[in-house]
Amino acid sequence: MTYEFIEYPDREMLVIDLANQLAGDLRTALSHSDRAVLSVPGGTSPGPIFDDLCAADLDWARVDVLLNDERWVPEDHERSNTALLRQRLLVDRAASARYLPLYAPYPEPDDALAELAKPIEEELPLAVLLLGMGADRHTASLFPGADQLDAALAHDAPTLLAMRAPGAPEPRITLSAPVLNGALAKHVLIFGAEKREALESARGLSVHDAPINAVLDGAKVHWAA
Ligand SMILES: O=C(O)[C@H](O)[C@@H](O)[C@H](O)[C@H](O)COP(=O)(O)O
Repeated sequence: MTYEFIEYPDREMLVIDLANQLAGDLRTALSHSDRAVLSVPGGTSPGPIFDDLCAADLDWARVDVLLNDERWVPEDHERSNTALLRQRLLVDRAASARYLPLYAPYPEPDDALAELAKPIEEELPLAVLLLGMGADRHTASLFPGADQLDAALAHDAPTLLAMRAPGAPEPRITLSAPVLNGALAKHVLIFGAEKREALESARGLSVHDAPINAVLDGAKVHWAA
């Protein structure tokens, strides 16, 4: 497993540079095919990247945007990743992108898997993937100890899985490891000393203890303190 680790002098530099790289990757993908899929994390880290990326000069009408994972809460909930995307990525020039939802108003994510997977499967593979990582070394909703982790890591995993984990306060829905790994360009965004240490020490751990290991090969990891 090899990945490139890029260290930036500060978060602001990282944000500018990474947003540029994502826009460049999207332009490259659009020069080779009619449409390109961009998949992004929720959580607290990517907001500033979205603020820059949404203004990128590219043909957003040919871009499909989706989340790597979603917490099973309605869009008006403060923990909704969809709400974050609508507020900070699907605005400005990027407002003309097509959004592929990872939430539908069913009581449990399990009820919505087939319905939500269908339009995504029509557009795969992912062209550009941005991943986040938790200090517990989860990425997307591939959490250590999650009930469907093995199923999500399998080479023949379905596109989407429902996931419940001790480290996650609500049920989740997530893209599987093979779908994430199918991305043509893969970036990981991490901030702070704790996550850097978590990533470095993941090397000696199994994929069950460090699910991030399942998606690191060929990735560019972007880090700032
Ligand atoms: O919905 C989510 O929580 C995510 O998509 C998740 O995988 C996230 O990327 C990490 O938990 C890091 O989150 P922070 O950026 O908030 O630390």
